[in-house]
Order: sequence, then C-alpha cells, then structure tokens
Amino acid sequence: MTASPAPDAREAERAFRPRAARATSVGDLAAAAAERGVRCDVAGTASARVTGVCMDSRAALPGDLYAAVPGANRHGADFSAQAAAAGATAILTDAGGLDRARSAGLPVLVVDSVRDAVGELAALVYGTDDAAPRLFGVTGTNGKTTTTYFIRSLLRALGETTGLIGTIEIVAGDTRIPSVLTTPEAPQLHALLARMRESGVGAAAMEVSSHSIDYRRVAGLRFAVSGFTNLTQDHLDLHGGMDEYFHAKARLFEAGRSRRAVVTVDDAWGRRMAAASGAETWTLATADAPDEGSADWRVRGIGADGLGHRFELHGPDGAILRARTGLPGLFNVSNAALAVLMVHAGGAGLGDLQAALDAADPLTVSVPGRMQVVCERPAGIVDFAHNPDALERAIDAVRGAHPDARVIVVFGATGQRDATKRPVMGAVAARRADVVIVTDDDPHDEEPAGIRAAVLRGAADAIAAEGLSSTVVEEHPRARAIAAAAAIARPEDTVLVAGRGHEVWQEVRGVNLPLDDRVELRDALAARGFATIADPSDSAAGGARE
Ligand SMILES: CC(=O)N[C@H]1[C@@H](OP(=O)(O)OP(=O)(O)OC[C@H]2O[C@@H](n3ccc(=O)[nH]c3=O)[C@H](O)[C@@H]2O)O[C@H](CO)[C@@H](O)[C@@H]1O[C@H](C)C(=O)N[C@@H](C)C(=O)N[C@H](CCC(=O)O)C(=O)O
Ligand SMILES: Nc1ncnc2c1ncn2[C@@H]1O[C@H](COP(=O)(O)OP(=O)(O)OP(=O)(O)O)[C@@H](O)[C@H]1O
Repeated sequence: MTASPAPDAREAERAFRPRAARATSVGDLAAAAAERGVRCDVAGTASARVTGVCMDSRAALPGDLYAAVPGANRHGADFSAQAAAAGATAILTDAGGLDRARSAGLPVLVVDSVRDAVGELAALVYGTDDAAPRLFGVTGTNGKTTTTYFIRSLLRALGETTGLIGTIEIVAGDTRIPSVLTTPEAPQLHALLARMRESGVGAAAMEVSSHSIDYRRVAGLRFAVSGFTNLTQDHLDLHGGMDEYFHAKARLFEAGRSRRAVVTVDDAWGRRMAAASGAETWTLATADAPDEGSADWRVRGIGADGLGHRFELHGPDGAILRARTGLPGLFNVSNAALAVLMVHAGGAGLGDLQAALDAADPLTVSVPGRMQVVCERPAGIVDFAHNPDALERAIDAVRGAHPDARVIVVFGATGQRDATKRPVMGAVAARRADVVIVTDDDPHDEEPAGIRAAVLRGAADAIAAEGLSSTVVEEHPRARAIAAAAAIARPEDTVLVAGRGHEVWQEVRGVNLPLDDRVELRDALAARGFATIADPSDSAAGGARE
C-alpha cells in the first residue's frame, strides 16, 4: 500500500495561473459584475486589489479573491483565515458565509450564489470573457474525451496551436498536467484560459461534464462551438433522473453560452437536444435512425479499415467530406464525425478540412485507455467503458472475426456512485461477452464484496431469464482478475478490461493503490509468451505523452 501520490487539486490549480496578472479593485469588480447582472455587495474596503481567484484556501496565492462556497461537507468560509494567511486579499461568499469571512479581516464580496457568480468574476479578473482561445466544448455521456482528442488533433493538422481540458490531462502550450476533475472549477478554468492565451493557444478542446454544468463551473465561458455525443444512463445519483440529466447537459446549448452547436441525433435524446438548443445548430446522424435523412449532416459509406473504419460525411448542397479513424468501434466513427463537423462549424473550410484529413490521418490519434490495444493476438484491449451503454458497445466493438473468437471481459462497478447501474452492467456483460470476470473498480469507501454481488446478481438474473450461455465468475483483487482472463485467453480471443482506462490509482477506503490495467494486462499476456505492444502513455513508461 502506498500513500496517495494521485494528482493533487491544489497543485493543478497553481500550475496554470497566467504569468502576467492585472490588478482589479474589489469595488471595480463589484461594479463590473453588476453590469453583467450579478449583484455583489461589498463589506469592508473596496480598494483592495485582486489579481487572481481560487476556490480552495489551500491553493490560495497572494492577491487572490478566495471564493468561499457552501460545500457538501463544509462552508468554504470556514477556511477564510487560511486563505488570508496565504495572501488572499478579498473573499467572495454568500450571506451564510459572511460572518465567518468577515472574521478573517478581509473585504468581502457578498452574492446570492457563489457558484453562480464566481465564473463571471474570474472572467473579469483574468480578462477571459472575450479574448480567450476559441473554445470547443463537448458534452454527452460517452465519447467526450475521445472527441476532444480528435478535435485537438484536427486543429493541429490545420496548423493551430491548441489546448486541451478533460478527464486525462490539461495541456496549455508547453505545460501539461494530469487532471483531477473532467471539467475544472471556474476559477481554474479562467486562469487556464488566460495562461493558454499567453502561450499563443488559439483554440482549445474541452470536456464539459454534466456535474460541471450543475455546479456552474462553466459560468462566464463562451463556447465557439459545442458538441453533443449521446445521452445514456449514468450519474443518476447526482441528477436524480434522465430528464434532469438531459436538462443539465442542455444548458450548454443555451444561446449566450454557445455560439454554434453540432448535435448527434442518433436517438430521441439527441433530437430533443437539437430542438432545445438556442445556438445556431447543425444536426448530425451517425447511425441508422428513423428520420436520419432529415439531419443536416449524415455519415455514409462506413467501411472497415484496419482496426478502425473509413466513412463519409454528407452535408447540405452536396458537400462531402471523406475521413477515417484507426480507433476500433463504430462509436468512434460517431466521435470522429462530430469532431470533424465541430471544427468545420468553428470556421475551417471544407477544402482545408479535407486536405488536413487526407494529409495527416488526424483521427487516428492514440487516446490513453480508450480502446487501447496492448496485444494483438490474442487481442488485449483496455477501455474506459464504465456505464451500461459504453460497456455494451465496447464488448461488441472488440469481438474478433474468427468463428471461435470469444470475448473475455473483466470489469467492476464504482463504489459510492449510481448503484442502479451495477446489475444493468452485469446483465449487459452476460449478454454480450462469452466469459465475464466480475471484479473491483474504485470501491472508494464502500464494501467491495457488496458491489460485486450487485453486478453478479444482474448477470445471473439475465442468464436465468434469457437462457444465456455465458460464464460468469468473481475474482479479486483486480490484478488477479486480469491475470485470470489472460490465463484462459486463446490466440483468437479478445480480453477486454473495462472501466478504468488510463487510471493508474485505485481508491480503496481512502488509500490510492497503484494499479494500471494496461500494465497488468500486458504483463499477464507477456508471461504467457504473447507479443505485447508497449505504450509510452501508461504508468510503466512514466505517464502522459504528446
Ligand atoms: C461532488 C462534487 O462535485 N464535489 C465538489 C465540491 O466539493 P464539496 O462540496 O464536497 O466541498 P467541501 O468539502 O464541502 O468543501 C467546501 C469548500 O471548502 C473548500 N475547502 C475545503 C477544505 C480546506 O481546507 N479549504 C477549502 O478551501 C473546498 O475547496 C470547497 O470549495 O466542490 C469542490 C470544489 O469547491 C469540488 O472539487 C468537488 O468535486 C469533487 C472533487 C468531485 O470529485 N467531483 C466529481 C463528482 C465531478 O465533478 N466529476 C465530474 C465528472 C463526472 C464524470 O463524467 O464521470 C467532473 O467534471 O470531474
Ligand atoms: N460515442 C460513443 N458512444 C458510446 N460509447 C462510447 C462512445 N465513445 C466512447 N465510448 C465508450 O465510452 C468510453 C469512454 O469514452 P470517453 O472517455 O471518450 O468518453 P467520456 O464521455 O469522456 O467519458 P467520461 O465522462 O466517463 O470520462 C470509451 O472507453 C468507450 O468504451
């Protein structure tokens, strides 16, 4: 067991501050915020000067406005003295935090909702409201990370200097760090954009999680283009139901938040999202759907090409774009098509786009832990699928062509998160795979045996009700489950290790244990004498790469 060296939120917050800071007085901030409809009362001296914004006292730097939010566990105002000791010059809080903030002896900006206000204030402090890099935001249950990597790669092929913000890493010019959140908190986002601007970044691709929309992390940001991948069951613990989950995502497409939108309309949720969008919207059909023909853009002519696919995009006035992606799975055609159209909607002309697609194969970028192949025969694949829809698609995507090919899937469900998806994932695996090895994901503080039992119950119920012939076993810890899968793999089989993708720490009762599925699978297959593929992005090779 090791103590946690996992990415640290505070370090991440400090790593991406702009080098040049301009000072704004508390009084001027309150006045500018009011002009944007955010009412701010000032308690204390209005002449104090602010050069940065933070939301965690442990990340405060001299000159910061410390945003003290009411949290699930504590009110941030409890940490006002720590922020002041670190050099913060003012505090932003709500009526509930006012007295505690005042006791730190700093001027206080009082607002109705700190989360609603902090994005706008950070935009003012960092000057990111109009001069930030062009932002390409991607939301949806699955495909956000992959699509942002595709967008960034395509923008680079078009000659742009780019940034990236998402689950795996944050990249701004020559600086990169592993991510803590998929979408950082608003103060960090605005600092990041200011830093990107300093580094000459012209465009950035960014994942926008539904949590971030609910928690107002994207407040004060304007997206040049926003894209929607899909909506399937996930995160119902936060949102309560699919309708609420839909409405959280829909807020990204409000007029004023996004200038343009590209919405995948392969199902009813997509069509509803397109109808709800207040931005100038293009619809994209990537799969056979009832009214697929009425979409503005359609994927046509999909054909197998190596591990991936080639395809065409057909648009208005006979426009056609030809593209390919080397990443396995038809869902990666959907992700790639969305990325191409978002870059087109962001201003790239059809001719330039086609030239970039032809010259650089930009949609064959390697995305860490997303359909990552560590061995070709047997196929050993590590993927991030951690909800029912993604798991089903991932299993289908990796099934080999040989008539005796089996899919052996290793996965578990996360502790303290949406428990309703556990039996559903068990049933999906029992239906689609030949051998199912149920193990642990990140149990967090929950008892792992109970999580496994819920997944196993779903699998057993599906087998009994549907007369399935799949084999289901329980094995833990996870490394032993991966070794068990490798031990029974025949050359024509596929071992799919799903759920944790690029992650290199497994959290068990507050302790982060080192665990990289790619390393475990590669080592287990190599031990049996199979030829494996090294990859510089995994933990055995030292981490993230270009
Ligand atoms: C459930 C959730 O989203 N919680 C977020 C929330 O934490 P919280 O309400 O528990 O905070 P708290 O512990 O009560 O503390 C209150 C405030 O005091 C501050 N504090 C606390 C201690 C201290 O010494 N000093 C200090 O300033 C905290 O930073 C916080 O602002 O506010 C914090 C920042 O203020 C967030 O960092 C934190 O995100 C946590 C880390 C998180 O894991 N969120 C996940 C669920 C998330 O957002 N995930 C999505 C992706 C989901 C997906 O697609 O899979 C994401 O975008 O990453
Ligand atoms: N368009 C898609 N439709 C369905 N499943 C997909 C799609 N794209 C990717 N997947 C599956 O979902 C997994 C996660 O993909 P990716 O990381 O790109 O999505 P994400 O939205 O960023 O996920 P998360 O929010 O959980 O980080 C992949 O490993 C793959 O199994």
